[in-house]
Amino acid sequence: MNWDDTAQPADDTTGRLVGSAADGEDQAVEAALRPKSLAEFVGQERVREQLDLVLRAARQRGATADHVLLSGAPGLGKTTLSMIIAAEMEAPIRITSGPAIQHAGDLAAILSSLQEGEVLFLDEIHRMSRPAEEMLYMAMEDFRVDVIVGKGPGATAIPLELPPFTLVGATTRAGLLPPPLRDRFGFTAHMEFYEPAELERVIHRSADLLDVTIDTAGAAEIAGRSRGTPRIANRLLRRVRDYAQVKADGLITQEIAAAALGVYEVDARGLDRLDRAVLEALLKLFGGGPVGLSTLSVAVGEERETVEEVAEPFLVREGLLARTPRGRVATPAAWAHLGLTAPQSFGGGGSGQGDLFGA
Ligand SMILES: Nc1ncnc2c1ncn2[C@@H]1O[C@H](COP(=O)(O)OP(=O)(O)OP(=O)(O)O)[C@@H](O)[C@H]1O
Repeated sequence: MNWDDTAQPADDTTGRLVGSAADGEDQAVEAALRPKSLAEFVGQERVREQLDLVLRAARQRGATADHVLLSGAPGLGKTTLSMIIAAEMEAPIRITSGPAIQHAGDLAAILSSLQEGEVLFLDEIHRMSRPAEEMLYMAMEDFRVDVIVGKGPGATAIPLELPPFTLVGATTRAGLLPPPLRDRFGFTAHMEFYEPAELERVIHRSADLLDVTIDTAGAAEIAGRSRGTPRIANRLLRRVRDYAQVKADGLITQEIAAAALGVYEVDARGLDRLDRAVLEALLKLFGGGPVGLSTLSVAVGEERETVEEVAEPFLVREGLLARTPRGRVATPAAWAHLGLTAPQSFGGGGSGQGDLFGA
């Protein structure tokens, strides 16, 4: 394997225990925890089945696999799947990312050094520069690039033949990809958040690899707090392992997992201190809303962007908060989650719901 750059996290949650981007410690242990084959890859049944067909068919034909686009939130296994594609095709893999390719020349250098059949993993493909993107169109379709030599009227395009390769593009924002780029992928897989039962399997598998003893209820407790994301599940497992080692006999049970994650302020539903601060302000200071984002951010003492991009997406996904044209509104589930009773006037609990949640 060949790393071309330092992949940047797709969000700014580094440092949060429930952040979905990889931090330094994650990067160090993730290599050891990555499944090495499709059979080992937990969950994502449909994606696995479809990808299995694509790869088997290519192998039977003795051909290079079609280009693959993987879309989905950080930490769901896109890098892992790209490595699995290379392993299943018995091909080498080169790893780079959109932000690392600022000039078409950067891309030309990578493409021209690929071996036949090699997998090129391009993380955050939506962040590539426009000229590089245009070069990629031709490379994907015709296995050829035009290298421009010189400048101005004297510039000439020298065509360069490329060996057949498989591009695996990954993006957290499939909607941001220009259609001509999207159309050049033979297979597109959308990766979903994982069900708790699937995360339990991820946790048991990682516990085995890390030589940690965990029972079924302990794994279920961690899975429920992992926000549907294997990376977070693995990170929480490591923190719970520390607690079990220092405070108990090393065995992770439901009680140990709950106590450990209580210390780290990750609650039963996977909300951390910031998420709860946003919800608490919304409920206790503003009666459940609607309240504007700026006001809410001032109330929790955080930047507007932090509330909007770091806390809100998960709260919305969990059905605890709604973004409405009149401002942020708590749902009845939010009151229940914080153990509070919605005031009589709160529309979210009764027939006024249509008012608050309506477009
Ligand atoms: N289906 C899975 N089964 C087991 N482990 C998984 C699975 N998916 C992801 N993981 C684990 O989660 C961690 C993060 O996965 P990975 O780096 O592939 O995510 P990603 O989607 O590429 O994230 P990013 O968008 O931040 O690059 C890895 O350690 C990997 O072992």
